[in-house]
Amino acid sequence: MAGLTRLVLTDFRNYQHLSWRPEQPVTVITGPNGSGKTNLLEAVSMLVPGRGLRGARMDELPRHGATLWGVAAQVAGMGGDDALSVKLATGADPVRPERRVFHVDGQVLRNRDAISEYFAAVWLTPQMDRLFQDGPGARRRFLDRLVLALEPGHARELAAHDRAMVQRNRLLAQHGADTDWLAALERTMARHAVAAVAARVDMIARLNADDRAMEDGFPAARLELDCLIAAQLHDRPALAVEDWLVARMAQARAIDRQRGGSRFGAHRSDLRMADRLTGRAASLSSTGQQKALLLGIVLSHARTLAACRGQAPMLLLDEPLVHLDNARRTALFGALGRMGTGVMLTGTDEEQFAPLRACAEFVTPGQGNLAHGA
Ligand SMILES: Nc1ncnc2c1ncn2[C@@H]1O[C@H](COP(=O)(O)OP(=O)(O)OP(=O)(O)O)[C@@H](O)[C@H]1O
Repeated sequence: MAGLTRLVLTDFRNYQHLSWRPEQPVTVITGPNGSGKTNLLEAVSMLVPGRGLRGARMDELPRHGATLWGVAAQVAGMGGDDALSVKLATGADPVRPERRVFHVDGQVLRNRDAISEYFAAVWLTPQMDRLFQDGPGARRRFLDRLVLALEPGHARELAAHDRAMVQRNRLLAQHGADTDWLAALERTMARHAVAAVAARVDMIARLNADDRAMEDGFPAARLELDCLIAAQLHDRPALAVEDWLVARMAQARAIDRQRGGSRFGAHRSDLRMADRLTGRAASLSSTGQQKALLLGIVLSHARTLAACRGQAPMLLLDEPLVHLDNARRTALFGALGRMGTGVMLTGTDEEQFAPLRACAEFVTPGQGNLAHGA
């Protein structure tokens, strides 16, 4: 079972020093606004590649007045317990001031993606309550986070694609741009775009194939990627799609120059979601129905990862009960109990989590086991 048996924070957000030994795989963190509930989840999210639950810059995380931060954890994995830690690198690199360093069992991890072999975590935050009102970017990031938990190399594909796209857009803006250089950038963009979209398509297929989703009594989602590249991948091999994309980008140069952006690429894709049972599109659903669908995806994702890696990711659910009715709350508690993975949930009202009393540890920042300086 993926979960924490110890968490130590040093100068992380509002925590100067915290040493906590969770007593149960499921933890309910309650307390007043601003007490540091989300900060705890964010600290755990730093143990996986990416910018964590708030998408923060690494140099925003030190406690006010401090310059560095660190998160260390003992995690229960398939091969036993591992000591993981992550901290902001000292001797700031002026080119990459945000670098952080991972250690596993006291050894520096040279390949940072390898941290995923030891620990995986997926989160849902209140900001995602607007996922279906906001633009496609937030939905893409949500999907990419699910992909990353299985394919840590996905972040590199996206970064390489975006770098090539920025260079192409800059070059297009110049008068008499070097067309050989443009063609090379378009080829690079196409290679990374096809790889990234294929990984998204693969994750969606896995989530849609989760036939246990309906058993939870919790709404199950049917997902679809609205993306030209994904549609091409349906009928042709990846290399042929790369060639197709290169040709489309070359044709679109004049219009892209006018628009100041790229019409084709991995950034042009949107995640559509509907209730599997009723077929109702998430965009036409109420806020609570959307929240339930998102939680359903997170549960399916945990089962999918458990099937692929032998271990479900840890679930970090920030205010998961907001907008859910009582029946859905009960179904969620039941599903989390059956999941058998580490879960951290937050909320302001302890009573709302009462059904979890028998199986979860209840904590409050600044008190008991979570006393600052503990
Ligand atoms: N770098 C930092 N140094 C010190 N304190 C910080 C830092 N960043 C954030 N904080 C403090 O952390 C607190 C917010 O913590 P957090 O977001 O975890 O609250 P929360 O308990 O989840 O609240 P809510 O119920 O409102 O969501 C605020 O009081 C904020 O001032």
